[in-house]
Amino acid sequence: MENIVEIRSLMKNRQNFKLNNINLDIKRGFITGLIGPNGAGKTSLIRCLMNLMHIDSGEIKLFGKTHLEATNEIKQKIGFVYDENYFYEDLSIEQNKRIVSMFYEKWDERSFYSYLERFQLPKHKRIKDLSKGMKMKFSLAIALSHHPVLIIMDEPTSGLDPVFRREFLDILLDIVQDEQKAIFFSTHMTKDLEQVADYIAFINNGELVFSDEKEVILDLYVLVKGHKKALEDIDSSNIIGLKETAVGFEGLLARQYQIKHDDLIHEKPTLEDIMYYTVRGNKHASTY
Ligand SMILES: Nc1ncnc2c1ncn2[C@@H]1O[C@H](COP(=O)(O)OP(=O)(O)OP(=O)(O)O)[C@@H](O)[C@H]1O
Repeated sequence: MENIVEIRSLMKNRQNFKLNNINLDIKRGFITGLIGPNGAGKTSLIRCLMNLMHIDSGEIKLFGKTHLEATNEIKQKIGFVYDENYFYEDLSIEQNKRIVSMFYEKWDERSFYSYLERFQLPKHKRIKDLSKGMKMKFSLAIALSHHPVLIIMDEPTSGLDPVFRREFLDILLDIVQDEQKAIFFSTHMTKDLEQVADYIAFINNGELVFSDEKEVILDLYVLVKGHKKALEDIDSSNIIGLKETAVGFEGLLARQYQIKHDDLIHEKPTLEDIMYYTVRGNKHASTY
């Protein structure tokens, strides 16, 4: 399985924050989702990948090359969706397209107009007169219309209505079907990733908590529920995250520490459970 992106020992210091020793691969033919709480470093990591932010140390290789070696060649192969609008607000969709398309050698006019139609975007409307969701759709149309091999998106589904979000996920699945392309995107919509992602990278406080196949990750943990009394039988150092109520508790454990107990219910966690309890931590004494 070929890595389209390889990030090794990446360090980046910002004012009160650092990306700390990030190692991550993005594989050809698959969708990799990037999750993490607000401020975890998702946008920072994506900006490093796009060479919009310089790294302090470590190495990022895309298609086997660093930005220093071949940034133009690399960017030609990437369809990029930013988390904020980077188009000319006073110009129309059509006028913006004319400017952006000049940059791409493999720009495909037919593909662009078919996306406009599919996304119901009026080409003469100015960007500033588009809704948030329409802006995102326009970004997507641009990103997909120059035959990118790698698609990198920062929270592309924010602002999309549920109907289009589903369609968007189908588009992503279509794109990776030929096994030649890769998609990497950050999102807070963990349910979307449960539907379409093959790999999940989870970042917290600038550090990579894990990066692995989705099914492997979901199998690594178990959600345990029970009465407070049963909690005494669990070694607290094995609890990744815990929420106590007046009568009971719910907690996340590594599956290897799962114990047989008549008063405990074991469930398969969702990605959201894993993220929630990992970020929350083992606040054993608190009651909610
Ligand atoms: N321009 C900047 N200069 C310095 N620090 C910044 C800048 N932009 C963001 N940061 C800091 O970098 C850290 C990571 O922010 P980042 O935007 O990468 O997180 P994120 O995971 O994308 O968050 P969110 O889910 O809220 O979009 C935060 O502590 C933030 O305050």
